[in-house]
Amino acid sequence: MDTPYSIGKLNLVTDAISRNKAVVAAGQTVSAGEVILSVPSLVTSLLPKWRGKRCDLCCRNIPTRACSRCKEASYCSANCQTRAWKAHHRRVCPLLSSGFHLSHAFMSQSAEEQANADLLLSLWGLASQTAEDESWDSEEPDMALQDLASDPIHCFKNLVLHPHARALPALPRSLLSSHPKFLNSAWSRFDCNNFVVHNISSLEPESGAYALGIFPLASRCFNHSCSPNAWSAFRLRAGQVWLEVRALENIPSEAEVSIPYLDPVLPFRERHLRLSQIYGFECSCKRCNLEKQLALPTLPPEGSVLLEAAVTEAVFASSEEWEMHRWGAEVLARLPASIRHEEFMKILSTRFESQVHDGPYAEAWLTGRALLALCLLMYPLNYPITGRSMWILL
Ligand SMILES: C[S@@+](CC[C@H](N)C(=O)[O-])C[C@H]1O[C@@H](n2cnc3c(N)ncnc32)[C@H](O)[C@@H]1O
Repeated sequence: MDTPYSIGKLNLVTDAISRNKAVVAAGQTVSAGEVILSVPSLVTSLLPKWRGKRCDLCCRNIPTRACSRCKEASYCSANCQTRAWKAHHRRVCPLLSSGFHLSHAFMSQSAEEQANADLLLSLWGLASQTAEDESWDSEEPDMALQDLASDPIHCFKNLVLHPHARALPALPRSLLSSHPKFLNSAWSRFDCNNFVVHNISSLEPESGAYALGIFPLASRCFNHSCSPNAWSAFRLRAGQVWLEVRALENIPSEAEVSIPYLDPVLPFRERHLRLSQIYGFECSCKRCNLEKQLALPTLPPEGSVLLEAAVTEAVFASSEEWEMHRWGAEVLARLPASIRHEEFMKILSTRFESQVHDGPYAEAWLTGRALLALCLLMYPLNYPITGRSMWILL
């Protein structure tokens, strides 16, 4: 195998289907729980509902003060404000001061597009020395992993482009006319490469989301799998958002390290649709190949007690077998298709939360066991969300 470049235990190797993939270096192994890569964000942008509630630079959820000029960005400390000013805000502040956030074009966008527009603005602020550079016109030639790691802007330029051009989000007019090359070039990498920054205190990752972030090296390295052997988490430390990729299981030498780009509990067809629309590829992981042979999941019926019993029985009564084949036709095919419907986990977790707080407590135990069984069945081994439901149950 061609393994020319490495960072720690990671190598980037050429792949015919996905351009490059991260693999564990030859002769090395990664242990379950080990941090494989830890990188600070190049830039982040708070989701609109968090503006003014978290610091615009370090993203901590503590009291903030608004920038006295634009009154839009807000920071938890003079230190964060100064760092943000030097990094990008001094260029973005005049655009925000002229009322961009109050413009009809901005206000009429979805919350996600607003966050994308803010992220693109900050990236422009950060990269503006090179924003006019003709090099934003074309892709960077492939670079060594060490060079990608030491130069995040070049690493960003080296990311894969979205297969279908999408209209830019609303941006200040003066910027659209002065830096069209930069904006179009940067935007074409957004969907395939940006991360939703969230915490895992919620069973549903989306509801713990508070920002969007660009972590070019992590984007450049990790491919998707619906049965991944690693996952990404976000830490707020040293005044920055960090992305950590951790091993979910022991990963042998030369094996590919993959992360899930979306919630692994989504049904097969939903995953395929999103992966092809957002990232432009067909997933051919082991789990997809098995699940595409199964019947379409139907909406769980009211009550769903029989489904709960079936999933609990399948997971806890045959522990050795399901561990080996949990995504195999052997286990999934003999369970009702509704357990693979994304509503089923939502129904169970809502009911569990309510029973844990208000009773009946004996039923909370049964619902909790079914929820844990479903998490064990549908999520990758050691996935943190499974740990959370186990923790509540114990
Ligand atoms: C965040 S990048 C991953 C790094 C990418 N392989 C590279 O060389 O830059 C996401 C893109 O990688 C490719 N990709 C990621 N996972 C894949 C997979 N399981 N199968 C095929 N292509 C994949 C797709 O083109 C996707 O839009």
